[in-house]
Amino acid sequence: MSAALIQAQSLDVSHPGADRPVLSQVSMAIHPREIVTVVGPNGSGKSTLVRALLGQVAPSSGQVRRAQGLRIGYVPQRVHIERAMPMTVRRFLSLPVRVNDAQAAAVLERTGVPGLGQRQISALSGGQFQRVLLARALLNDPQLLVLDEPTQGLDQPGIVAFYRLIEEVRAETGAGVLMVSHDLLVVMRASDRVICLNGHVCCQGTPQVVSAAPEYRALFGAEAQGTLALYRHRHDHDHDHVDEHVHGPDCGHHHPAQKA
Ligand SMILES: Nc1ncnc2c1ncn2[C@@H]1O[C@H](COP(=O)(O)OP(=O)(O)OP(=O)(O)O)[C@@H](O)[C@H]1O
Repeated sequence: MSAALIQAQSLDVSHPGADRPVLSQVSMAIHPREIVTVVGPNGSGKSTLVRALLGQVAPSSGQVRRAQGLRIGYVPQRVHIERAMPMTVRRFLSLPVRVNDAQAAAVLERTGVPGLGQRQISALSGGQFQRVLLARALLNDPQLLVLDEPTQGLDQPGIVAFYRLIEEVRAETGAGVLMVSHDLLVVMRASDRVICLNGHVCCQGTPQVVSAAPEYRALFGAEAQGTLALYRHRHDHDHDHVDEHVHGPDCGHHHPAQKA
């Protein structure tokens, strides 16, 4: 595998006044073209990990290593952004770095919201604003995209469409992607690797491995059963009996008789 874009090594982070660390001995890495998603309960340190990777929070021990000159596109949590101010989408895209009209139009087209430039950001739907935030993050041609709960508040089709867009961006640009998400089912379908966090890394690996891990199932309970079911079908039938099994849309395997 190619060298990591960014990696955390044995990271400990404590917030001032807290009696115990928010993150303990967290190690993880993101490589080019990888979609890595961090899942974990509320307060498990997901945003803190993102902020430590971005250099906004200093670890008390351990370190963050970035590839030299790494360009990061950051999509903050939508709920933390003041949208009431009068400001057009076009102007928002030029903050903090000015872009020309052609660049602004192209990036809005790319993220599926063409022609919104003159719209007030306060007048956008949640899904449109999310795409505008992504557009702004793409303007500096990032090698690493970091998105903190990008699908929060979107409906299920909106969540699926947003993940599809992220996959397209990854395919076109080769960027690595780090996301924080609560949408377990979509995460398991759309991520290359999942990191299950609860102050420390409970487990990490492919969605298939994580969804079967006891640590993950202990943290997410009944919801975890649903994601495990995504993978169970691989084991509950005999591949020699082709006639007894019909491929579902998500089947990732071939029967011997069906191989070209
Ligand atoms: N600046 C801060 N100062 C003090 N404590 C903080 C600060 N930021 C976060 N915390 C605490 O650290 C813990 C982890 O917070 P963090 O926001 O990283 O969790 P999270 O997993 O992203 O949560 P959520 O799913 O609710 O967004 C929480 O207990 C939170 O109250």
